[in-house]
Amino acid sequence: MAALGCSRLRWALLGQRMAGCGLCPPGARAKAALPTAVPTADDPGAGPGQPRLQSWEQLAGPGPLQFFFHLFVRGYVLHLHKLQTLYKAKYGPMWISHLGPQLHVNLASAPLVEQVMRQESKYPVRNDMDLWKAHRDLHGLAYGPFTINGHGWYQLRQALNQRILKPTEAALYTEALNEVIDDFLVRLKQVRADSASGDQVSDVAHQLYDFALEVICYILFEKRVGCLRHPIPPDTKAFIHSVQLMFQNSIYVTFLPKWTQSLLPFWGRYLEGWNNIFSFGKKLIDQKLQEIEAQPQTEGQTSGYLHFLLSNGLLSPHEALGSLPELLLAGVDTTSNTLTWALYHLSKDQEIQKTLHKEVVGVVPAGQVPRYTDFAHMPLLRAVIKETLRLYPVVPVNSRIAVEKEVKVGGFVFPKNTQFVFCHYVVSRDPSTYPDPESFQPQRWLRKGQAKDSAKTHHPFGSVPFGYGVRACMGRRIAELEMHLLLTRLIQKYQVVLAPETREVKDVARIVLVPNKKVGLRLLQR
Ligand code: HEM
Repeated sequence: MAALGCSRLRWALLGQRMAGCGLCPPGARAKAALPTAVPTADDPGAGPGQPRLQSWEQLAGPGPLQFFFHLFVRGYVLHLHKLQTLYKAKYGPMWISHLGPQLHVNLASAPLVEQVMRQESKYPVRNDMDLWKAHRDLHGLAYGPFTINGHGWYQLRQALNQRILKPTEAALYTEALNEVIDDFLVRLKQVRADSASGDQVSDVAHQLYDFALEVICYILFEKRVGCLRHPIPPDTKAFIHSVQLMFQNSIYVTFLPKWTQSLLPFWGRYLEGWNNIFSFGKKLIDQKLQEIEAQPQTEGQTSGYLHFLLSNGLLSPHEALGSLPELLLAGVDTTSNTLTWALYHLSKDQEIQKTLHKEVVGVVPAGQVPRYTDFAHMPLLRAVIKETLRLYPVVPVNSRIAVEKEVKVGGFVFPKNTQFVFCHYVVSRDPSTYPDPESFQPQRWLRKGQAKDSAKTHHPFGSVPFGYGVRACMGRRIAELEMHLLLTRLIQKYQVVLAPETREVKDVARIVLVPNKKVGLRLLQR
């Protein structure tokens, strides 16, 4: 299980991303350094009295061999976010790369990201997700929210958005979340008791992974799958293994040519991983259908997410099977890693932790369970999560393909089908938006009067960890609630101290930013 924390979603997405960042078609190599080409980063260009829009061909960028050298010889393959910092220093906030006919425009400043996001079409396209689609096509499965595009995506989101998108809808799951948190606290107590010092958790990310998986299964399927039990039930263990299998093999199937699929074991393992993930989902969906048949929902009764979608005819079982596994995958690494980073920083800054503890117990005294409405009175707690996501945007690199029309950005014009790559990690550590950007300062998110050094207003696109617009994260409100509820309970109960052997932890970009080693914490009972 511990090793699981280092694979999953990020590998597949890494594959998708890297597939688009390499080879340049002949004659389309970068030509000029950006500083002379872009009038100003904030300037969309070509307005009245402004300089004429320039062609993207004027933009600079790394050549294919150089990119390959950086990734595989210099070892940036797990540090793509750092490579982008390097490229920004060299080429400025906008540079290009290519794969065959696909033009990639990398954007590394908040105003440039804003310009593209604000020109988004009705049906935004993130990327093509070919590898994921290949599995669905092979088995006649429906596409889910990550894999589907166009009008079909829009219709699917119309259905899936219900009962999850709004904060008040997410709040309906508070009781379920608190139930899992109760069990998680029992598990932590046991883990601490089993440690040599009697208070240590040696791999926090691993514990939080189990917690997040239990949470998301309970919310989606109203089913406890036993991630926090000992031993974990075989079905759930097999599911966890399958996620690992699928993601680990994604990296190989992305880079190896198609003709190797029948010769080498990776493609078969990749498909096997997906098949088991879908079998797990199918079993839960079938159980839910039987429950609905046996006991239809009565009026006024609050049901779980899947129950609601199926019993209201918003999704057919076939559509549910296409979507739910994708939601499951999206809901685990994201929250578990964010919580890990938040606890790591709180353990390193005891002053902030002390202030946070004061805020938390002032609203929810020790022994009491927080409710959704409590967080309106906990600005520092919310700021801790915001600051964590600024430093470690779970998706450090995201993208949009302009499928409908040409797009004007930073004084340049880009043809239809250009892929824009948002370098969120670089953007959210930009010193011009966030002074002293490498340091953990939740206070920078507090409004005037809430902190001594009141922060100036940040650029609205400086940190957008949940994305933007109609294609933004569906699970944002659930994720925030889950993280707020758990952090409150932990801070109420424990003083969090870094385990001596952990020392400095660095981030590794396996698409999701994960710690480069186990994060050990001592949880001292208050
Ligand atoms: C800390 C927690 C999380 C973060 C930071 C996060 C971040 C993101 C980001 C950046 C995107 C891409 C948005 C875009 O392209 O504009 C996304 C998409 C998505 N997220 Fe999350 N996410 C989190 C938790 C969750 C959870 C708990 C769920 C499930 C309930 C979830 C479900 C999804 C889905 C289904 C999409 C695809 C939406 C679409 O393409 O229409 N996420 N998330």
